Amino acid sequence: MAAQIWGSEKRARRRREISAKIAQMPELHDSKPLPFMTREEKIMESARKLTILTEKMGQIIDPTDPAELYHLNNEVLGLEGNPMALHGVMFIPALSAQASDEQQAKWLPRALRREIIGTYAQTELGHGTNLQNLETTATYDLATQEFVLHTPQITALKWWPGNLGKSSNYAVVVAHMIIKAKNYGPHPFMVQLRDEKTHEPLPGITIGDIGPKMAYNIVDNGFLGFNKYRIPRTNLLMRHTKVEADGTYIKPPHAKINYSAMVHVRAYMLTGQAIMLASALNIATRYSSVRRQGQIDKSQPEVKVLEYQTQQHRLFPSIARAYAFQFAGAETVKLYEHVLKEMKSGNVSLMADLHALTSGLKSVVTYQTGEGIEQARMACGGHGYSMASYISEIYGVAIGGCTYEGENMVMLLQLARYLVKSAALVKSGQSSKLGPLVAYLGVKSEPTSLIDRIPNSGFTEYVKTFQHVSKRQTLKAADMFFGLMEKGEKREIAWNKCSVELNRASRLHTRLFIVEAFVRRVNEIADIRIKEALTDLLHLHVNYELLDIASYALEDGFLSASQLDYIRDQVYLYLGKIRPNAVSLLDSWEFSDIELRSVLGRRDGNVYENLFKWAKSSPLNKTDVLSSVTQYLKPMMEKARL
Ligand SMILES: CC/C=C\C/C=C\C/C=C\C/C=C\C/C=C\C/C=C\CC/C=C/C(=O)SCCNC(=O)CCNC(=O)[C@H](O)C(C)(C)COP(=O)(O)OP(=O)(O)OC[C@H]1O[C@@H](n2cnc3c(N)ncnc32)[C@H](O)[C@@H]1OP(=O)(O)O
Ligand SMILES: Cc1cc2nc3c(=O)[nH]c(=O)nc-3n(C[C@H](O)[C@H](O)[C@H](O)COP(=O)(O)OP(=O)(O)OC[C@H]3O[C@@H](n4cnc5c(N)ncnc54)[C@H](O)[C@@H]3O)c2cc1C
Repeated sequence: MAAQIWGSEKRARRRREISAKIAQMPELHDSKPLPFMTREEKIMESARKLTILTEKMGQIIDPTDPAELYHLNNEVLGLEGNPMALHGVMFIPALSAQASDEQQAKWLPRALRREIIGTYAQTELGHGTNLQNLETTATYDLATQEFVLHTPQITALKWWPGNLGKSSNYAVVVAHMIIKAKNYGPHPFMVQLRDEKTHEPLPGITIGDIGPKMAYNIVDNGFLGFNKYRIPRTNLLMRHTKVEADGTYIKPPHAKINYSAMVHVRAYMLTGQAIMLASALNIATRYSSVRRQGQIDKSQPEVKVLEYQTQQHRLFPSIARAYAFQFAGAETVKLYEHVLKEMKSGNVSLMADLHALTSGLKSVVTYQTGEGIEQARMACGGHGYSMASYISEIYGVAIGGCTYEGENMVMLLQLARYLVKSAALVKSGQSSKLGPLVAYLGVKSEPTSLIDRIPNSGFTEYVKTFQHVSKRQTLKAADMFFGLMEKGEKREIAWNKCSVELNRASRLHTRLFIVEAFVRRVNEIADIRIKEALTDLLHLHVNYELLDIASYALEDGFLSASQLDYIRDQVYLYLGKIRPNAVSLLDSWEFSDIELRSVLGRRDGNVYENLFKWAKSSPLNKTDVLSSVTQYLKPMMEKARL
């Protein structure tokens, strides 16, 4: 199963080898539990481990393999980030995709050797979503052949970029490029922020940390202002766009090609989310098979809480989602790598499809991951609320994904633009022009669903039902939009009035893609036992998901009330079938105790003893009487007693 999850036997084996090596290197372990550290201590601890990794990485992993890097990162540095998180996640990808060969030769080897630390500085205090209204300017000075970066007012301060505040000395900065008074829109520039020797901010730069956040507190998200700060013309990233010395602008082959670093993260973050969901579920499911509370049969001893159907219903559909996200994420990464290769050689024809797909997936996966992790926390009762479970930290980190790389509603609306264009093709009789991901929009469906009507139909009737509801909602939302425009509404006003319906269409389309990716994967599996276990999980997935969106299929009679009862029964049936495999389905992800950082989710199940040990190690327990007591509470009580 680990081979299915991680992509191959080799990958699964390598993960095990890497975890085993890390287990033997105490210098790479947390020196104490992260929840007991202050933010400064955590940052220090992370930087300490990062420098050891820089020295020893080659002994542990193949540093050119992103999956091995990611695993090493999760084990050693953990989810809460590190001082170079953005360096790998966005700075290097931005340079790789957007810098010319010459620029790459100059900067990439230095970045890869970690001679310099970089980040991606785009969002500002006043604008994150609406890139067209960013306010930082890069004005070309023809006389000196330099761009002058400037922050015209407080809302133009860069705000949020990870590791910008304290760690990075370089950044890819996105600014509006102005040449001879003409604004060419947001463009990426390579900018040195700090002196390479002293690490002091360079003159003309104001920089700092934006303060503590809901989670991710090892990352120094920062602010950045420029006061007429000059950089050479050749620091504009010029793989796709060029500016000649005389100010001539050569436009890129696609207007949004400079957005590729964002698409990179949107594509890769899906498996990251799956990992966080599976981690939280692993903790909750292991604990649920240790925790005994109450009886189902009063004549029997107390049961493991995992025996309760409500507990299974809380956890198991999310187990199915974690697998589904992992499989859909793996497909998306493959597609992204393919499109990136094509883009680099000038073929930009697949960019719109990839953008639409990653926008929808990013939104649905992060939202459902958040839901699943929060349910996992609640499933652990009181101990889930303790930082000893570590689930609240996983939640805080995962939920950030709903906002970064494009706020979820906004990204769903991006996919909706694509769906509406596709609906227009269907309506104008040009269904043959639909791309493969939306081809179903042009296919006539049966009048009613055949779920429970055709024996042994596998998952086909389920997929058809998802296709039917997605198609119907897309065409309905598009009709609403076109109808308003026909009545004379301006395009943008009509769009806003339909946006809730449009986003519903985007979610349904994305959920269909996730179901199909799960079905595709299960169909590929040769090993009978693995196929059986994943088929059970897929049964639970399709029935649970369909029940969740049933109103869309009920309202036009595509599903009947009796079919809905059948679907509900299937959910209960598969909860029971999955129960014996539940812990194994999560143990198969092979997270080590080091990586999980959870007292509740320990592999050995020795929860109570270790919770007590953990509590005793709290800094508050170093002394029996705290100074808050001697200084305030004790005098207060004494005064009251007089
Ligand atoms: C197992 C794993 C193995 C390996 C892992 C290895 C490496 C790890 C790598 C990755 C990470 C993994 C995990 C992540 C973990 C942690 C993350 C840590 C930190 C997070 C860092 C966060 C960074 C950021 O947040 S950076 C800032 C991000 N900002 C945004 O996303 C802004 C959102 N806004 C926009 O994108 C745009 O403004 C917009 C909303 C899209 C609108 O843009 P614009 O106004 O310019 O355009 P229009 O609306 O007018 O649309 C015009 C037209 O263009 C189309 N369009 C838009 N974007 C694109 C695109 N990117 N590609 C193609 N086309 C695009 C749009 O759809 C319109 O088309 P139509 O007119 O035809 O409809
Ligand atoms: C943990 C974290 C890490 C980050 N790291 C980085 C980084 O490294 N580099 C970087 O540059 N940025 C980073 N960001 C910033 C992030 O990319 C933005 O916060 C994000 O893109 C959302 O933009 P915003 O903050 O402007 O939200 P807003 O756009 O102000 O969103 C507020 C509300 O308005 C709604 N809204 C906005 N526009 C529309 C619209 N057109 N239609 C409908 N509704 C709309 C949204 O849906 C939302 O409900 C990070 C953010 C976080 C939380």
